[in-house]
Amino acid sequence: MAVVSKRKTASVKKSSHGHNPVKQRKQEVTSPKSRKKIKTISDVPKLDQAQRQNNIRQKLAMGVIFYLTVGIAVLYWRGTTQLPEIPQDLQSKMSESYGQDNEKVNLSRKYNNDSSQNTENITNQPENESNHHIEETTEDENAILDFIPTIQKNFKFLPYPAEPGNPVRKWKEIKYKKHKNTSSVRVYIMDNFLSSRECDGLMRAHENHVREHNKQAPIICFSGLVTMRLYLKQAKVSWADKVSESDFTSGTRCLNQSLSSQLNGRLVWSRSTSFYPGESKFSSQYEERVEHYAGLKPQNGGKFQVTSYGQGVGYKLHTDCKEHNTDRRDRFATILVYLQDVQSGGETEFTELDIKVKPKKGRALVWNNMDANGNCDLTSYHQAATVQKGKKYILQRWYYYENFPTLGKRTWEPEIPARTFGLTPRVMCDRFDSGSCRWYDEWNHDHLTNYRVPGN
Ligand SMILES: O=C(O)CCC(=O)C(=O)O
Ligand SMILES: [Fe+2]
Repeated sequence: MAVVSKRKTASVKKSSHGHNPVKQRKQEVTSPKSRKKIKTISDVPKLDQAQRQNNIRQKLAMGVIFYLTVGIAVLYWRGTTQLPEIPQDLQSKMSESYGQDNEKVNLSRKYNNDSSQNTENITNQPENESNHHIEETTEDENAILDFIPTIQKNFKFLPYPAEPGNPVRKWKEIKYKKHKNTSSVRVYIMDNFLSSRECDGLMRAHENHVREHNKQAPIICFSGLVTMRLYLKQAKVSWADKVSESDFTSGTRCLNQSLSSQLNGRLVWSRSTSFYPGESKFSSQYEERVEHYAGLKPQNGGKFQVTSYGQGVGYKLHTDCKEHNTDRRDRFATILVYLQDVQSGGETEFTELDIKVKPKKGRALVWNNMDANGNCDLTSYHQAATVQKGKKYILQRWYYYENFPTLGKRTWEPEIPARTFGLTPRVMCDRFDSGSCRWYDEWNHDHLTNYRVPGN
């Protein structure tokens, strides 16, 4: 290149007196030396003309650069500002990859008014769908703006370091033989994952809430009419055969206050109170602990649920994910911590794996319900054995394979029957063959916000 420009300079020098404007331009551009030479009086008109042409060219070039810059800026602006605004626009994010796993997440599915995940939503729920513990999902544009999609498809276990009075604690994988070669399910256990004080604080907060809400008979809801009949028959209710869809209050699968009261004391149920991420110091400490020692991402976790089982109460065989589900906004993993010992019964049993775990204060149990591809693994079937003696308390949190904007956030109340008291709890009876009845304090979104870890 250097050689070429030298040659050009030489030829321009030779013709500097001619009338070739192209050459004249070359001279100016390529040779500062020759520019000095042409500043003679006789050359001025030629120079003016050349300069004018040069100016025009410069302006043209600047114009092109300006429009190009503006064009690129507009394209960039459209790309960055349009995407997060409204659900439909999230379609354009479909091909983007997110999260630590760098997985592609199809966001468009999350805003298609699909209520199939919403199986605790008592309205429009298909009778034949498993109804166990699936939170309501609602569209919340504010949540969408901050939303970071992530995938949770594995664990990362670390030992929990020693603390005063506690040696190093290690996760132990519970080995099983049944379905060993076909099951993706891994079950891990660690004792003293929660301290005795933490367990006591959670039980106390739970009991306070139950006491507060239990002043009223709960409104009782079922996953459908067939389910309701089966529960009523089991409870030997004389009007079991007479119930029809019209007994549900409008827009719900719940009985009105008067019919609900007639069932109070005739059905058995466990009781759950919930709190949500960020609502207490404990919730933050706990989710960080779970992330650090088990690798479960806080943003893929739902609410925190404390459940108690009285004597004679359990929870039938079920999976925490939805069987044959193709939607991966489902429960990849469960972490369950027993908050106190149970004198007899109350074990968590994995019938397909021949695993039976005894409740022990502070003991954590973690397992996956879905495989690494996001399919619900039916060998994760488990049940809470009936408590024979004593009372069982657990803290549970579910971690979802694909998270979604309303996960772990309080959602709006579903359609609910008229009731006299704001604090009226509800009982949800899930599918008879693979569910049970459970009492919830979640009509009014008033939860354990004031919970503090004792001593903090
Ligand atoms: O209480 C237990 O041992 C298990 C509870 C459970 O599986 C559930 O609530 O999903
Ligand atoms: Fe479960």
